[in-house]
Amino acid sequence: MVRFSQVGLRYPDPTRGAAGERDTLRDLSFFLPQGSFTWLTGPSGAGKTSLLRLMQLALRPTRGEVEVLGVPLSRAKRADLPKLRRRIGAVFQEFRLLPYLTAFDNVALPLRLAGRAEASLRPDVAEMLRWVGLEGRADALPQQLSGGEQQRVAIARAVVTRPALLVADEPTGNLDAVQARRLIVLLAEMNRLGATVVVATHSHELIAQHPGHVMHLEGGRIVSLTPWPHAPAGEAAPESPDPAPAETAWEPAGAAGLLPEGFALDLSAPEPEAGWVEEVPPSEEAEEDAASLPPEEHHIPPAPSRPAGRSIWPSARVTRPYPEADHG
Ligand SMILES: Nc1ncnc2c1ncn2[C@@H]1O[C@H](COP(=O)(O)OP(=O)(O)OP(=O)(O)O)[C@@H](O)[C@H]1O
Repeated sequence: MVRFSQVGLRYPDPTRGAAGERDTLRDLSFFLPQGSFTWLTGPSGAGKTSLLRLMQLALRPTRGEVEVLGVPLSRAKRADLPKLRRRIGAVFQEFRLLPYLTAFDNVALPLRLAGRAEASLRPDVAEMLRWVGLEGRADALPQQLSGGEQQRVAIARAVVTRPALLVADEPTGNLDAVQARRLIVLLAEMNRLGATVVVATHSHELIAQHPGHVMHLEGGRIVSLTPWPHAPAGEAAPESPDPAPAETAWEPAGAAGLLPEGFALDLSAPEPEAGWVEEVPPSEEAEEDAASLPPEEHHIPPAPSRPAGRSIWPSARVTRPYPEADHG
């Protein structure tokens, strides 16, 4: 789960000093239960990436408390952060692939850093590459891949660790409609089996493909956190969206379309270390903000219960991927 309590973020301004600094995020208070799916929307510069970086523990808040996967950041020892970060998968707009490693090795990296045996990680990595449609490009270096292909490698790398929390910043930005659809199915499957998923997007089309909650940011503040689809007060939410159109419906490659048995989310186990996490800068002094509004607590209901320990991949053609989604 993720809990923010009166969180503010102010980036230092090395060119103008304290006088030039301003709050990027203000008074964010919300709670996302484990297993929830949240879309993060808002105009450019609203603070979506900054919010995701706080959730990823790549930044510390200037004020307030960030609690991720049950750990309040203010009380976590610096030495404990890498372990916590291992349970968080992140896909950012810049892919951060290592240029001298092949697609396969980039995806395998977090598993190798965690000490996974080569024989056990290879099937998982190969299957992830197959899932994102890159089974034939395993030996390619990032520079030999298109932007969309690099993005898919980054997605595979974020997901192969089976994170309990997955944050993605415009993850479909370089993907065509079919690949975008496959990614949403992937995120939905991870979410269905227990991962908390938060995805920043400008695409209403994408949001329409998978129900969740929509957190809308403007000017660094939460303007709304609402169930999707939106329903006027007092009216029932409309039915879930129709299945994907035929041309974008996902069908797993290969006979069964399954990842290896055992490739299931284990939300309690320590996860492999992600090798691309950033340093967390030292916390800055909290400052009083006289202009700030009273904090508003945003809360979304828990996700529906789900079976534990099953393979994360659907065993058959997905014609109606989100049958048990809760629109309430
Ligand atoms: N490292 C940084 N140092 C200083 N200011 C920053 C830094 N990163 C972001 N900002 C500022 O914080 C504000 C919010 O940026 P952020 O990238 O979080 O917005 P966003 O909603 O993700 O935008 P977009 O949709 O364009 O990606 C912007 O005004 C940006 O200039």
